[in-house]
Amino acid sequence: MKQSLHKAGAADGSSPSEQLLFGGPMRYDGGFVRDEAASAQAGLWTVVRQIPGMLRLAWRLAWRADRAALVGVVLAEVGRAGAAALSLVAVNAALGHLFSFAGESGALRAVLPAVLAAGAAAGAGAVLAVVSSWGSDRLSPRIQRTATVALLERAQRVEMASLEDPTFNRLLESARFGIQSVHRLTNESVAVLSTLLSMAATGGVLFSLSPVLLPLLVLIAAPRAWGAAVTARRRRNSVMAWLQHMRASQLIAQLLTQTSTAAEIRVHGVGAFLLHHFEQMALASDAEQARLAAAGARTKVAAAAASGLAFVATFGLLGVLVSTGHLALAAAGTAVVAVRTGAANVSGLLSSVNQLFEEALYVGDLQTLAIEAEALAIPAGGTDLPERPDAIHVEDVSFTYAGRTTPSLDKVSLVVPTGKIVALVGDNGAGKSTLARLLCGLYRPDSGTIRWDGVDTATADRAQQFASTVLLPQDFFRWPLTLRAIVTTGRPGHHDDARALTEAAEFAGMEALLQKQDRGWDTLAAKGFEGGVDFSGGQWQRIGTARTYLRTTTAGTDGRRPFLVVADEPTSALDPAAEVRAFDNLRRLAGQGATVLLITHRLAASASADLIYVLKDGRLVAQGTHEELMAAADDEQPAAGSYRAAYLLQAQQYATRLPDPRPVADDQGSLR
Ligand SMILES: Nc1ncnc2c1ncn2[C@@H]1O[C@H](COP(=O)(O)OP(=O)(O)OP(=O)(O)O)[C@@H](O)[C@H]1O
Repeated sequence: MKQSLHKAGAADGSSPSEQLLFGGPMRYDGGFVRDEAASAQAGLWTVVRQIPGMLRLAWRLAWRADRAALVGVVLAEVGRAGAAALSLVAVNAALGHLFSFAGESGALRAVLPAVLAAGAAAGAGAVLAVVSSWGSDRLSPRIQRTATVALLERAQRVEMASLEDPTFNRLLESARFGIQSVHRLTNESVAVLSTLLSMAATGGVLFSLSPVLLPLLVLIAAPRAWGAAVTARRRRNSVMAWLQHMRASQLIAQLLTQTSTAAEIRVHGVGAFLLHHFEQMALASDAEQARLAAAGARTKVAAAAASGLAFVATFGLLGVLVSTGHLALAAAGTAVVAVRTGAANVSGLLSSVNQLFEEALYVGDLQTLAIEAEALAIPAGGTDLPERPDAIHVEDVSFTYAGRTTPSLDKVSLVVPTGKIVALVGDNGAGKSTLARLLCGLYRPDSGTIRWDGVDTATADRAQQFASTVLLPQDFFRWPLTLRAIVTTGRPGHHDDARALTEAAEFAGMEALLQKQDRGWDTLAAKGFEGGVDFSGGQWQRIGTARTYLRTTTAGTDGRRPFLVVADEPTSALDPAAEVRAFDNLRRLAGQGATVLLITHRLAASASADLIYVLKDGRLVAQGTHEELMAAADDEQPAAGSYRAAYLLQAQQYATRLPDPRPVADDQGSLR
C-alpha cells in the first residue's frame, strides 16, 4: 500500500501538515535558498548598488508625506553630529589643559571653559535628539500611510489574472513588508547620515593626532560591516522562502477565528484539527528561526573576533606611539576617547547600516511591485465602446487559466443580442462563468475576438466595458458594510437617493428585510462588529438583486448606464416564490433593454430564455431556443440531446403523482 505522505512528511522536506493541508511545501523555491552562503555574498554588491535608488524612493515618500518633519529631522541630526564633534574637541582641549597645568593652582580655571563647552555640546545634542525623535515619530505614520495608499492603489488596478498569479502574490506580500520598511529606511538613513558626520569629526580628530590610527578604526569596522550584511541577506532569503508558509499559517489562524467557519469548526471538530496543524507549522518556522539564530551567531563571532583583533592592534599601537615619544600623553588620552567614541559610532553605524540594508531589500520589493503593477495594470483609455451595441460577437475565443494546461474555453463562437435573455447552460466546469468573465472584460481571450458591434474589446476602453456591466455572481460577496453602501456600490451619487433605494428594494423584494432592521438602510451587514448583523443566503441574494437593479437603472460617473447583466445562478438560495419573482425580474430588466446573461443549472428557468447556449468542456456544443433544442433531431445537433435529457430529468422530479391542490382559506375564512 502506498505510504501516507501526511504521516511521514515528504522527500521535498515539507512537514506532514503542509503535505496534508496544502499538498506540498509552502516555501518558495527561489534560487536564493539553494546556495544561501554563495548568494549572500554574490548578491551583496548588487544590493549595495541598489541602496541609493531605494534611499531615493524612501526620501521621496518622506518628502511627499511631511516635508516639514523631514527637514526638521535632518537638521536635528546634522546638529547632533556637530554637537558630538564639538564635544570631542572640547574634551581634547580640557585634557590638554589638564596635562599642561597638572598640579598648578590655575588648572581648574583653565580647564573650566572647555568642560563647560563639552557640557553645552552634550546638552544641545540631547535636545536635538528629542527634536529628531519627535520629527520621526510624526513622519513614520505619514510615510506608512502614503506608501500603503500607493500600494493599494496600484494593486486594485492590475488585471484579475495577475492577482491570481502566485508570483505576483508573493511580490505583493513582500511589498507589504516594504511598507513597514519605508519609514524605517528613512529613519535609518538619517541615523547613518548623523553617525557618518559624527565619525568624520572623530576621524578628523584621530587623523590630526596620528594618521596611522585612522585605518585601524576602519579595520575595527570592516568585519562587523561584513557580518551585518551577510546576516541581513540571510534573514531576507529566509523570509522570502518562508513567505508562503507564513501566509498559510495566518490563513489557518484566520480560519480558526472567523464567523464563516465557526459552525464547522465546532460541529465537525475542525478546531482541534486546525490548531494541531497550526502548531506543527509554527514548529517548522521555529526550526528555521533557530537555524538563522545559529548561523547569525557564528557570523557574529567571526566578525567580532576580527574586529577585536583590530581593537587590540589599535591600543597596542597607541602604547608604542606613547612609549616611543611619537604621541603626547594628553593626545593619547584624547585618542583613547576618540577610538572609543569612534568604535561606539561604528557600532551604531553598523546597526543602522544593517537595518538599512535589510529594509532596503524590502523597499526594493515595494519598488519592483510598483513597476510590475504598472506593467500589469488594466490599461487606461482605448477605443470607445458603443453605449448600447446591437450585439456582442464572440468569435473563436479560447482561454486557458494560468497554471492550467487544458483550455477552459476552446474556440467558442456565439452572439449575444442586446435586450434578450441569453442562457448559458452546461455541466459543472463547462466554462460558463469563464465565458461570462471574458464578456465583462475581467479576462482577455488568449485568441479570438470579442466585439461589441464592430468594436474589438481587445483595444477598447476597459473602464467603459466595466461601466456597461452589472455582476450578480453566484458567490455574491458579502460586503461587510451598511446595506446603503452595498446597494449603491459604484453609484456614490445615489447614497441618499431615497427613491432609487426604495425602487431597488421593491424590485428585489427586500422591503420585509428592511422593515425588520432598526437602522434600515444603515444596518451594518457585518456580524462581529457593534450593531452588525448577518443575513441568510436568500436575503443576501435579494440584496444583490437590489444592487443589480440600482446599477442597471442609474448612470455611473461617466454617464454610462450598464446594459449587460451577468446573473450567475442568481436564485440558488431563494425560496420558490422569490425564485419565480427573480426570473420575472430578469425578464423585466430585459424588457427595459438590458441583456441578461443567465448562467443556471435550473433548466426550467433557462427554458424561458430567448436563446440558450450549451457548453461542454469549454466548447459550444448546441444552441437555440428551448423549443428548438428539445425538438432538435440527433443528427442536426447531437449535443442538444444532453440538454433534452437534463431538462427531462429535472422535470421528472416534479412530474410524479402531483397531489390535488388543497383548498386554501381566504381572508374571511371561507374555503375556495
Ligand atoms: N480562477 C481559475 N483558475 C484556474 N482555473 C479555473 C479558474 N476558474 C475556473 N477554472 C477552471 O476552468 C474550468 C471552467 O470553469 P467555470 O467556472 O467557467 O465553469 P462553469 O461552467 O461556470 O462551472 P459551474 O457550473 O460548476 O459553476 C473548470 O475546469 C475550472 O476548474
